Amino acid sequence: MNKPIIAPSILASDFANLQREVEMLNESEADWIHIDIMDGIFVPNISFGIPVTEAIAAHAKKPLDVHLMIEKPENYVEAFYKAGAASISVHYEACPHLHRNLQQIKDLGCRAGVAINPHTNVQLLEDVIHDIDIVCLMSVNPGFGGQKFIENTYNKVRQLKEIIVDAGASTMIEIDGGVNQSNAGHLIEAGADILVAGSFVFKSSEPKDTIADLKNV
Ligand SMILES: O=C(CO)[C@@H](O)[C@H](O)COP(=O)(O)O
Ligand SMILES: [Fe+2]
Repeated sequence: MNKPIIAPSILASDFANLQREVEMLNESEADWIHIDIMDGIFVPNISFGIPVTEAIAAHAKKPLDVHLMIEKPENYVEAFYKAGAASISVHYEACPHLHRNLQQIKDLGCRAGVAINPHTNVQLLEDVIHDIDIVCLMSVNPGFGGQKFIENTYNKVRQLKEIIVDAGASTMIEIDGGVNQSNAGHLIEAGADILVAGSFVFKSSEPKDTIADLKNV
């Protein structure tokens, strides 16, 4: 089984000690740092924005994987790139001109991602699969950390993997929400490449060990 890319979600970290949390991730086996941006409109919660992303980037030695849970992401993509994003994912459900959104992200030199909600069918991505570097399959309804993993995600990973292989594309599959030690192995078996984990990492007593366990699941 291939080792997954591990992207701990900073949303579950201790915001009063953000520098310390980022330094912990620098020393860990984490590959990327997942940054959840919520606007209170696309999702019923507000997280943080560009200045906090810049502050994280100032200390991070790992690429920032920015997940935009916002309406009109095209208005903010460049600002997040300038703040330090290495990859930027927009939501399918927020993008009537998805192909244009993906080109905008790629033109900046970032990896382009599309996140899809649990009810959104993976087949809707078929026509743009070659333009997508990362599909972020939401395994919870976006807006909050600490939710229960939705079991149907395994089917979606398998279906999406088939689409990617059939198209001869190199798109990576990212799983976001409720990831833990019990589902990580099954997700990788099903075809996942990237695992995002928030609460499971940051609420554990030894986050660095928890990250290593996920990496070597
Ligand atoms: O995008 C989201 C939620 O909307 C995720 O990135 C969560 O923040 C992951 O947290 P856990 O479910 O692992 O606690
Ligand atoms: Fe996320």
